[in-house]
Amino acid sequence: MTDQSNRFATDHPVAPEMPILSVRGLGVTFDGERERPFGPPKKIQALENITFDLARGKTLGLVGESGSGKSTLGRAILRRLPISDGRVIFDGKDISNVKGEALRRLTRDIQLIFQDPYTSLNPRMKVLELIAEPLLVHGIVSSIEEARDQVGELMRLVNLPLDALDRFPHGFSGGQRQRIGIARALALKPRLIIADEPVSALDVSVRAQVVNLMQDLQQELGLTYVFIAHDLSVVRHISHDIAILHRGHMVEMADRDAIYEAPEHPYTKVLLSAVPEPDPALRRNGDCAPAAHRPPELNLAGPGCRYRDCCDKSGGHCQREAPPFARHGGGHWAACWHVSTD
Ligand SMILES: Nc1ncnc2c1ncn2[C@@H]1O[C@H](COP(=O)(O)OP(=O)(O)OP(=O)(O)O)[C@@H](O)[C@H]1O
Repeated sequence: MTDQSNRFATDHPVAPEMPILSVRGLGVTFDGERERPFGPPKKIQALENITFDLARGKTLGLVGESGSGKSTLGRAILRRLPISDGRVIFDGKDISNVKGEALRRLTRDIQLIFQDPYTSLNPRMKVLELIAEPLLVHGIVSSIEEARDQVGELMRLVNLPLDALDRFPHGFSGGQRQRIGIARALALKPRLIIADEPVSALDVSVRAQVVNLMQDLQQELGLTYVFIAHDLSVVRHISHDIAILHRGHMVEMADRDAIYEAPEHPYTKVLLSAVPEPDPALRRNGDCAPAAHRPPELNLAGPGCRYRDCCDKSGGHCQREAPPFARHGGGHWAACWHVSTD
């Protein structure tokens, strides 16, 4: 249960049934390299037609291989990069084009936990300064010393000793540094936290501690997370829902158990089985191939679904080109023509 007596608890239970985050038809395009001098830059479609809802107090796990668009989606929600198509609705407000004061306010409500606790903390700042900085920047305190009590409370929340406040980050282990990063992210009482691979730079032995801490904080403060990860076991542990990204497309989204126990999309099945095929003759050659084995251009012959190479639903012969992201039942969504829709 959310402890509303805690002063870092989320204090906006406006309409609990309304998703805190709704993303509709989101697209993000980057300018790539120019094909010829002075020519127009090549367009990189990093995300296309991403749609989902995230309920308050829940965790959405975002999974996908390298380059699938996970961080881009996180940054688009944080409004740190321009959106090419679609909308992002946070707490009922369309934030797709926010600027100025509204954007500044948004940076309080949505915070980021970084992947690498070694590079994300300024080595010249003491822990007190690191955690108090956002409070100072947003005018919540007028000096670092004024923030000492609040920062002390944050240290308690992340299970770090108070005497850590006057030390520099290099004196801490990776797990402790990530706790400092989490305390800094909590300082402004955010309602949504984007955690971009928050444990992948840590020793396997401390990953579970940090993930468990994040779960405890979710309970205590009523936080909502978007949790980005490669590691499928970590995502399974922390997420309520899981979305699978592949080459900028969301191919499947469902609650955790449905994704792991009854995946629908061919690519999700490949990702979950993830057993490398040593024999090149037997390797899949299209979009189902793991990134390391995939040729730069797809070499599936003829028109048809780009996942047909690993699909058992149509005997591998689906001729329809663009599979829709459609509801299949019980909140299970999949980008495939052959899942049954309701
Ligand atoms: N600033 C940028 N300019 C141009 N292309 C970019 C930019 N940022 C990301 N991309 C491209 O967008 C695609 C998605 O990248 P993104 O970093 O979101 O993937 P990811 O799933 O987070 O990968 P990883 O797991 O390796 O972090 C990639 O093709 C990447 O090269």
